[in-house]
Amino acid sequence: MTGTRIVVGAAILHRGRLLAACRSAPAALAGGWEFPGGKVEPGEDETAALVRECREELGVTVRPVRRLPGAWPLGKGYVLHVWLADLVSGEPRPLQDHSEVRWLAPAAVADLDWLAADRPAVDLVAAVMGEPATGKRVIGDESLPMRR
Ligand SMILES: Nc1nc2c([nH]c(=O)n2[C@H]2C[C@H](O)[C@@H](COP(=O)(O)OP(=O)(O)OP(=O)(O)O)O2)c(=O)[nH]1
Repeated sequence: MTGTRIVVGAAILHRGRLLAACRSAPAALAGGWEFPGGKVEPGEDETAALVRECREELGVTVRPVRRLPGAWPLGKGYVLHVWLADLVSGEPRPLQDHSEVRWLAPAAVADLDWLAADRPAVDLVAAVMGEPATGKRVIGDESLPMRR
C-alpha cells in the first residue's frame, strides 16, 4: 500500500520505570498521555526518527532496543509503531509538544489517560515490565496459595 506513513513512539524504560509524556497539542489530543516520538520523515530509518524525536522533544539520548509487534492505525494514513528504548543520557524534560513527562512504576502504567490508539501498545509494554495493564496481577498456579 502506498501512502502509509509511520509514527514511531518510544517506550523508554529506565530503572524499571516507563516514561510517559502528556501531549499539549493539538487541542483534540491535549491532556492525553503517549509515547514520545513522531512522524518518520521520508527516507528516514525508524530508529533514527526515534532518536531524533526524543532529542527534540525531551532533550535526551535514547537507544532503540526492539520494536513491539503490532502497527496501530492513527487515521489519515498513519500507523503507530512502538519501540522499546533505553535511556542513554539526559534527564527528560517536556521541551516540545508535551506539558509534562512522568516516570511510571509498573503498577502505575494503567492509571494514566493514554491516547486511545496507544492502549494495545501500553498493554504490551506493561507485560514487558511484568505488570498486566489492568493493574491487577495475574496469579499463576505457582503463586496461588496451596489448598489443602
Ligand atoms: N508521538 C506520538 N504520537 C502519537 C501517539 N499516539 C498517537 O495517537 N499519536 C498521534 C498524535 C499525532 O496525531 C501523531 C504524531 O504526530 P506528532 O505531532 O507527534 O509528529 P511530529 O513530532 O513529527 O510533528 P510534526 O512534524 O507533524 O509537527 O500521532 C504516540 O504514542 N506518540
